[in-house]
Amino acid sequence: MKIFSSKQLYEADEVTCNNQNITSVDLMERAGSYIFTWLHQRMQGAQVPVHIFCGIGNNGGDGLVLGRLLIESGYNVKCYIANFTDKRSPCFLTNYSRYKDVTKNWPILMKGAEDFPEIAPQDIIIDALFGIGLNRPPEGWVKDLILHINTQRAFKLSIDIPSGLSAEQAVEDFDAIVKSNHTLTFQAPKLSFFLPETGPYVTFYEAIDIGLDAAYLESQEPLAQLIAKPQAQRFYKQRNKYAHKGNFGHSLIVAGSYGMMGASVLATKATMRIGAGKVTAMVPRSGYSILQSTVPEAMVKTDENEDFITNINYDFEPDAIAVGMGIGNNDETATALKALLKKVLCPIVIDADALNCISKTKTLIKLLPENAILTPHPGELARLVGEWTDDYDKIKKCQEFSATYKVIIIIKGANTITVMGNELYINTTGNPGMATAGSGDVLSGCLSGLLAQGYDPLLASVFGVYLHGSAGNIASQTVGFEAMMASDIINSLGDAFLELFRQEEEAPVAQ
Ligand SMILES: NC(=O)C1=CN([C@@H]2O[C@H](COP(=O)(O)OP(=O)(O)OC[C@H]3O[C@@H](n4cnc5c(N)ncnc54)[C@H](OP(=O)(O)O)[C@@H]3O)[C@@H](O)[C@H]2O)[C@@H](O)CC1
Ligand SMILES: [K+]
Repeated sequence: MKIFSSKQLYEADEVTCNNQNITSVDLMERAGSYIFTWLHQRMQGAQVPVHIFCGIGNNGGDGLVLGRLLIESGYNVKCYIANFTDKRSPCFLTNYSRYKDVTKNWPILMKGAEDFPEIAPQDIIIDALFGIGLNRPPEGWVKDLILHINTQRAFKLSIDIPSGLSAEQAVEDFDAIVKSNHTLTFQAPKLSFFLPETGPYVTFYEAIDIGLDAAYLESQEPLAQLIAKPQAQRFYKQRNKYAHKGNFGHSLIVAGSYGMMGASVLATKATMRIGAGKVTAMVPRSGYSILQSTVPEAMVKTDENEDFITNINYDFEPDAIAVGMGIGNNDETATALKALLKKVLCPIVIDADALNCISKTKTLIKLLPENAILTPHPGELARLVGEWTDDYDKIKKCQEFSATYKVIIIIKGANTITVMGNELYINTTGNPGMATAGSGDVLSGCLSGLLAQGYDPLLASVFGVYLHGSAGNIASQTVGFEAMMASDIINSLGDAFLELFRQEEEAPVAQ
């Protein structure tokens, strides 16, 4: 699913009105009536007070449409307008007047904290204060109103976006954001819903298709693409009945050092489980028995050094390489890495200690092969691209790095983001149980296994991240979050493939 910028959504609004021969007020009526239907289906006429807080822009206009439709269906509605500027939008004004036509209980014009209403815990709050038109942090009594709403125990439903949250800009005042229970967002979710700093303000959301011009939306380069099951299904490459192991490639896993051999075991197993035809694990000598006994399916090639890798030499042409997991930071390992980067011909995943080596040495950065996949954790990422001020700055720095060195960066997190130049792919699978040692080694293995099978580097990144998260979700159903270990993710990779094509009912998206 595409994630659009606010600018694109405003343009879509205009194009839709022109092409469908409707006015903005008609489009607002459509948007408001979808929210009404959503609420009506759940409330079924219940006389629970619904408190609608409206701003004076079009988000407030949506709130007024909803209020009018609720009143017309006999609901108990109390509407408040936060009159924070005189610049009321035309659509707001039309709907303000339409609202007054259907009831004698006109909206209360709030001027300060003395107008804030009492709200019972069983009531419902609709948050229509600010939408995507927010252009500065709420201040003064408007901020106090948001704080007042946040102290209420009533269920809070935000229209389009929790008020105070920007669609795609850094937040300056996190207190001044409505902490809603659910958000009904128009057409497509906003970028801020998925980033670590702002995502927690959008616990559940549903995107409501309000029929914006499909051709326009199709023609647009999105801010980002959301990768969920329908997208992942399309990535899957069906296997040919007559295939043999040679068709699924040979991965080389260069990983492990004394005390860190588990990284190699996990990456090697994950590479096999995700479907590579053959895997060779290259480890220091002390890793030989460990690998042979834990992953009998893999071949093992040992370094002459007992404890760490000093020479990355192979006598076959691998289809994919993953390097770096647990290799440590010895100078000789860095030299071996440099030699590898100079000669590598196949797609490569660069992880962990290998990234630290690269961050330290400018000459190594220049050797990064085109389309190499880098999978840093936050500390490694900061060393690579520099410290960032906020999530958007982090993304920008990754985009610049990616464009300069023509590499793919995977920003790992609750919603892992794959960055390739300006393109962003936001993953939707995964859970906090996966924040555990070895989870990253498993991911690198997944990516190398997909590369070996012929998935191109971008596809392998986006699909691998999705499957890795999906396997984590499946594992969490039996072991929960706390007990999850990286091996559980590997063991669920098979189910992650099966899950791709399992039918299920659509549910609200939990972040
Ligand atoms: N195509 C679509 O997507 C559709 C969108 N629709 C709806 O429209 C919404 C966007 O509407 P919108 O542009 O009128 O902006 P919105 O957020 O209501 O308010 C902006 C007003 O607030 C003001 N203001 C801003 N920040 C402020 C602050 N901190 N403190 C105080 N004031 C502040 C700003 O004033 P100014 O900056 O000029 O002073 C301006 O007057 C969108 O979210 C969706 O709900 C649907 O109806 C149909 C289709
Ligand atoms: K809102």
